[in-house]
Amino acid sequence: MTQKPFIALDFPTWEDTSSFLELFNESLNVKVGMELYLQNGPVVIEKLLKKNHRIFLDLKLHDIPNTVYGAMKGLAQYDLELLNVHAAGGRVMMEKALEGLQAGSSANLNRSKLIAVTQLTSTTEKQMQEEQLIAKSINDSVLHYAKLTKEAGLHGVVCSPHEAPLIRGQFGEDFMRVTPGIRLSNDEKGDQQRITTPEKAKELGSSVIVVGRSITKSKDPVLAYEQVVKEWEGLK
Ligand SMILES: O=C(O)c1cc(=O)[nH]c(=O)n1[C@@H]1O[C@H](COP(=O)(O)O)[C@@H](O)[C@H]1O
Repeated sequence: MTQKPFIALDFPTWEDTSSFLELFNESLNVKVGMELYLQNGPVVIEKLLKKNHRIFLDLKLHDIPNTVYGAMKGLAQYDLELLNVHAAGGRVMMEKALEGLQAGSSANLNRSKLIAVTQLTSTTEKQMQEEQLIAKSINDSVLHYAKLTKEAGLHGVVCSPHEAPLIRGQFGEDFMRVTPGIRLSNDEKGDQQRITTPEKAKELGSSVIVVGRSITKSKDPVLAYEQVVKEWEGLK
């Protein structure tokens, strides 16, 4: 079954988050990132779980292996769908992240999937080459990080939909391609660089899409969400 899109809850407070969620009469797939989590703490996770929302906790951990191990072990207490780290932290860091997640999960609560960010969807090839000194194409860099991630035993990567066909071709259907950088046609791209519509993301082989501002900043968020779902599920 196709996973429903994850809505990025990039809000500063619980009040903003909760008034947004009240517009919907259903439990949703939601993404909690650093804006909401760092200002409000783990209590937001507990509140969202209480309301039966399914959570992608996007903290993009990137530190020495021992520190990431400890952080993941602590986060493993929550019933989360997805968590992430930066693949640039390296293979050992990713292995330790997974070990931490497993060490902290009770037997019936270890279904959380761990994925790694390859190249952020806000990064262009030119920026990557000039600022990170990677003398490769963005596709090569994303594929390289995907290979490291796969070797470390994680469940998939975060990339843009444009790289999804390459990754699926190389690592198979089960290795997740979680793709932000989604815009409804005519929406502002803002700081995102490697973007597509939900319909195109589906065509390119994303496993899951993450959508923020196209829904949260829309005049009618429920209608925008329905449009995203329609395109994503191929009903448009
Ligand atoms: O890991 C992520 O979720 C992520 C990775 C990435 O490469 N690009 C990216 O945009 N994201 C997140 O996905 C969301 C996209 O939001 P919008 O650009 O508003 O749709 C934000 O919360 C980002 O933090």
